Amino acid sequence: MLEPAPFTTAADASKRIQISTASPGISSTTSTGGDAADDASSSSLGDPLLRRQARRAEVRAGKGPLPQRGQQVESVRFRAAGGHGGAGVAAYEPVGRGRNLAALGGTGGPGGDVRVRASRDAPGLHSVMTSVRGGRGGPGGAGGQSGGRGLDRVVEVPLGTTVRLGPDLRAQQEQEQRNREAGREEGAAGGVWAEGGEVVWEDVPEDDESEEGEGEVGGEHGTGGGGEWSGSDEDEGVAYGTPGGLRGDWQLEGSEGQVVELTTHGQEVLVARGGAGGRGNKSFPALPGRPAPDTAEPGQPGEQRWVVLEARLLADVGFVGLPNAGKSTLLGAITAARAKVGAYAFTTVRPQLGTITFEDGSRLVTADIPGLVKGAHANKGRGNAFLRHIERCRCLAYVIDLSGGTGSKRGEGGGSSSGGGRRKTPPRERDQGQAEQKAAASLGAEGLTPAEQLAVLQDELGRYSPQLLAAPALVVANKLDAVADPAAALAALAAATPLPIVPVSAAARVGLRRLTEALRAVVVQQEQRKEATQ
Ligand SMILES: Nc1nc2c(ncn2[C@@H]2O[C@H](COP(=O)(O)OP(=O)(O)OP(=O)(O)O)[C@@H](O)[C@H]2O)c(=O)[nH]1
Ligand SMILES: [Mg+2]
Repeated sequence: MLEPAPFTTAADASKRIQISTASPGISSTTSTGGDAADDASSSSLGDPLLRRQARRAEVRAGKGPLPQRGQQVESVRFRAAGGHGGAGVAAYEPVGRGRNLAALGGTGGPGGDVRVRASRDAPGLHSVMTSVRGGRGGPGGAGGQSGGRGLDRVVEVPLGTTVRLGPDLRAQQEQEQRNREAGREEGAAGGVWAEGGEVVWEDVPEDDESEEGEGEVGGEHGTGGGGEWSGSDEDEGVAYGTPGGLRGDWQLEGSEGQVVELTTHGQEVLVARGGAGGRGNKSFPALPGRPAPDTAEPGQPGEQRWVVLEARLLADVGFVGLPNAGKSTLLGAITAARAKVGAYAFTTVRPQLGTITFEDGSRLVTADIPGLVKGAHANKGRGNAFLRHIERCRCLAYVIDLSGGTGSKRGEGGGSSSGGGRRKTPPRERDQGQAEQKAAASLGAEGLTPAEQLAVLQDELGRYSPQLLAAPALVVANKLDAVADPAAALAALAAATPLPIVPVSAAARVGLRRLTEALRAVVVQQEQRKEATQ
C-alpha cells in the first residue's frame, strides 16, 4: 500500500499551488497496452489477489447499486442462454398416385449462440445486460427444409476484459433430474437423495407425507447449487484459454471454469451454445409396408451459464487535457514512454501508457489520453472514444497549458515550442475522423486561459458522465516556462478550482518530482475512498 505523499489539498489556493524545481530523479519503465495495466494490477497498491477475490465475491452476491454510465465498473455478471433449437415437424407428401404418404417434415434450426467479443469501440461493462439469450431456431419446413438458425447475440466488451465461465446450468439441471430419478428408484428401496446440503426423502409415499427424516448424504447426489455461480474463487486449476480458430477469427469455444482474456479487437469467446433443432419425421426411417413415421422432435434448449466479465483498468492516472496542452510531453518526461509530441492538435490518437516507478518500488500506470475538444461529449473530435478511455482511469490529472490565453510569453521571441499563432497541420492523413479533427484543431489549449481550459474539460466530462467529475483529480499547470507572470497565472487558475494545482514545465523538466508525488497522493486518496465505501 502506498503511503500518502506530503501533498496538500488545503482549500487555501496559495497552499494548493506547489512549485518545485527539483530534478525528477525518477526511474521509469514503459510498456504499452495491456502490459502496463497488468503492471498496475500487480503493483503494490494493495494485494491484487485479495482485491480480485473480494470483487468477485461481491459480484456473485449481486451486491451494490446498478452501475451507471461513467462508473468504473470492474466486474459484472450476466446470464447467457443459447437460443432454443427449432422444432422438427411431421409433414407428408403423397406418393404412388396419392395412395401413400411419405414423411417430409424438416429439422428445426439450431438456436443462436451467445458470444463475448472484444471491441476497441465497446462501451464499458456497465452497458452489459444482465441476461442475454440467443435467438430461437426456426421450425423445420413441410417440404423437408431445415429451419433457420436462431440469431447469435454478441456482447461487446472493452479490450482486456477477462471472461470467466460458470458451469452449464442446463446440463446441471439435467444431471439433477437424472439424480432425482435415480434417487426415486433408490428411494423405493429405502435410499436417500441430497439437495442443497440437506437430506430429504424424495419419494414420499402419498399415504404418509410426514415421512421425512435424516439419513446419510449420498455423495453422488449432491446438486450444483441451484443455478448459482459455483465457479472456483481461485485461479488455481483454471484453464486459461488459448485462442482457437473456429471461424478464422480468434474465436474460442468456452467451457466451464475457463478464464479467457480478450485482448485483441475482434477476439471472441463462445459462452453459450444454442440448442440443436429437433428432427422432423423425414429423419426417421420409413419401414416398408408401414405408414410414414409421424415422429417429430422438439428443439433442444441452449446452454445456460453465468458469465463473469472483469474489466482491466487502463491506468491509475489519466492525463486529460485539450489538444496541445503537453500531455504526451509530460508522459515522456515522467516515464520512459515515448509518446509522439507535436505542435499540432491530435498528435496523439490512441492512449499511450507509461509506468512511473518510485524509489520504494511502487508503480503507477499513467495514460496519455488524446486531447478533448469542446463538444467532445457529443463525439466532436472523436470525443466519445477518448472519454471512454478516461472512464477507465482511476484518477484524473487535468493537464492545462498555463501559457494559454493571456499571460503567454510566446510570440515574444520564441519561448514555447508549441508556438503561438496558427498551428501546423498534421503531417499526413491518419485515422478516421481526421477531417473532423482538423476542424476541431482550432480548439486547442492555446486559445483559452487556464481557467477556461479547465472549465471546458470539466464541462465535457460532466456532460458525458457526472461520475467522472467525482474521480479524485488534480490539475497540472504545464508550460510554466512559457508564462510571463507564473504567479499571477497560477493565482487566477487557483481561484477557479478547488483542486490541487501542480505547476510544471514538461519541456524544461521542472516540477516533475513534485508532480509524481502528487499523482501518487491522488491514487492513495482514491484507494482510501474505495475502501471507505466497501
Ligand atoms: N514551452 C513549452 N512547450 C511545451 C511544454 N510541454 C509541451 N510543450 C509543447 O506543446 C506542444 C504540444 O505538446 P504535446 O505533448 O504533443 O501535446 P498533447 O497534449 O499531447 O497534444 P495532443 O496529443 O494533440 O492532444 C509541443 O510543441 C510541445 O513541445 C512545456 O512545458 N513548455
Ligand atoms: Mg499527445
